[in-house]
Amino acid sequence: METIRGYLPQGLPDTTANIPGYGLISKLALKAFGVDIGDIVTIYLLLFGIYQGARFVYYRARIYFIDFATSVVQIDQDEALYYQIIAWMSAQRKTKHSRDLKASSSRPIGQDSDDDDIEYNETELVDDTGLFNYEKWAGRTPVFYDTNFCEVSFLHGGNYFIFTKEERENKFSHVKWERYIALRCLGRSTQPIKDLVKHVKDWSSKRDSDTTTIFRSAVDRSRGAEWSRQATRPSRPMDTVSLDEAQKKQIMFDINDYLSPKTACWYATRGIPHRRGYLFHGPPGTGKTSLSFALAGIFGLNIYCASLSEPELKESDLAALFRSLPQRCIVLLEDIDSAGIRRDGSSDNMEVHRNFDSHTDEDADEDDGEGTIQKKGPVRGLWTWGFGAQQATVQNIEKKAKSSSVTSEENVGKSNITLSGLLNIIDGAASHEGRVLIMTTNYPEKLDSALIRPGRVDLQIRFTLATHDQIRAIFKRMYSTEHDAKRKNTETQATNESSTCSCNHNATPNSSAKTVEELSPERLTELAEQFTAQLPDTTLSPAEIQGYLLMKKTDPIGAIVGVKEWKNKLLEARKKGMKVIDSV
Ligand SMILES: Nc1ncnc2c1ncn2[C@@H]1O[C@H](COP(=O)(O)OP(=O)(O)OP(=O)(O)O)[C@@H](O)[C@H]1O
Repeated sequence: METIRGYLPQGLPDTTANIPGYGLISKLALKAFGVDIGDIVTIYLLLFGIYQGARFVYYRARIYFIDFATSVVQIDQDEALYYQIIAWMSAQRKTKHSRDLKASSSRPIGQDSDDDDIEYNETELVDDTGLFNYEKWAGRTPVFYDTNFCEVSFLHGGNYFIFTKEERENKFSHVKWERYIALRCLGRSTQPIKDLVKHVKDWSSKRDSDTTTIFRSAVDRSRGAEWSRQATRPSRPMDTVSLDEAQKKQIMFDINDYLSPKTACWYATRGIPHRRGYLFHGPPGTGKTSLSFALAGIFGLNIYCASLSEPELKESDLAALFRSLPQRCIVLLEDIDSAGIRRDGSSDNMEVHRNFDSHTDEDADEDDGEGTIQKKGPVRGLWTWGFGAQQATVQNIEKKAKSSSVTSEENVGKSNITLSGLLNIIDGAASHEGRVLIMTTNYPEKLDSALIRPGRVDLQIRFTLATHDQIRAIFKRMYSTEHDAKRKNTETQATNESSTCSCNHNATPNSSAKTVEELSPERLTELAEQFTAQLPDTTLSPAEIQGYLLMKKTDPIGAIVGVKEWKNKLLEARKKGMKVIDSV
């Protein structure tokens, strides 16, 4: 031992002697066991020193190794790729079997979004009175586990990669801390990382082909404005949006043509900015948002939603949001009438409200001849669909833009966005080419003509209150069991294939959730006819009709019996300017 002590720094072996009580314990241990504690402490100190030294050398060596022997690609959080890579990482076997997990009650990014994997038997979810009990249901909802990875190394395609989630300070932006992913590989070429990124992109596009990811603008004063990922949902099928078929086809062909890579070239060679804007206008609850989501699904685009009536959203935020859009996407700007933008000489809000709210049977009759689409004729070679007198001539538009922007800026009330600011954002340098811009409004009369001039809005779609065709379609969709049957088949297949259980369809007669009796297509058409015949054309919104049918969702006959009374109550309430009606 003397020799070991001889190697230690001078005085170190003696430091223990200064610990109070050490001498006594040392003597007792020597007497009882014949062991000198001083020797044990000396060995421990020696090993500790070696361990600390090795750790220091390892970390230093690792830093040098990462700096000089690896290549890196960084991906910022505002990139769609960021989430794709995290989703891919979460799906890998290595991370799935991690011993370091994070538990949460909501589904983490990357795990398949399907609410059906909650195992339950409906009888277990009802209380003694047969009513659904949330506590019982909540007790059966799964806990989701995600890998708690900040740094993971893995082999892929014969290459060694290191994945890290990191954060860095941005001194030049009001967004102080930026998150990013760093993907590293061995060697001085980034090619293996590029190949991996391509692999992840292919994997994501296969996986997400029938889903739509929804992003919403989020303003955080410390982080600034960013697109926050809201959800990834199965795409909304186009046939669930009841709309004039010609209108649907027109917009689908238009977007299809616009998104074609050839069209981008065509625009470029003619020096025309490759942008296309759409205005969806009409009363609330007529399907503007629904159509936007269905279009996103059809074209496999993600949808980025921002509401200009959000009090937090400032012009600089909106500009930053537009700058961070991906190349191809749908941008849904809701409530553009609230952007402090007023159409020149437009009547006040009350007038506009009156137009929608007092839409009675008589009004509806007048509307009948109008049709849902009005072709306005070619404007600068583009066909636009518009709303009669609201479409100003091209020559007047630019002139009005200047004067009206002053008026608009004076009228800022509901929103922090001015007309001139919005116009700059839509077609200024911040705006990516290739994106599809859909603007929605309930009050097109309030819009400034500069905002809807061709180039900013190339196609206008007018949404009307429900026509008889739409009412029929909504009724059929509500009581058709076709979708349920399809879903049941898919689930049976999934159960057979992977034994992942879903909801139990063999509900007992005691079940709280009744199901609609299966109707033959002929019977369904007959009932839809009876229902439609009792409602006036273009008087009620599709959302109102859907809301009524939802109250009778398992009782189509009851819906037909009660519809007249419900309609009368609704129209009566409207006449009196009441916003609520007694339930039926
Ligand atoms: N044309 C339609 N076809 C099918 N469903 C519709 C239609 N219009 C409205 N709905 C239903 O009504 C609800 C509201 O529709 P949506 O949000 O698309 O209306 P909106 O016109 O965007 O309303 P708002 O102007 O208030 O934002 C949704 O549940 C949707 O399914």
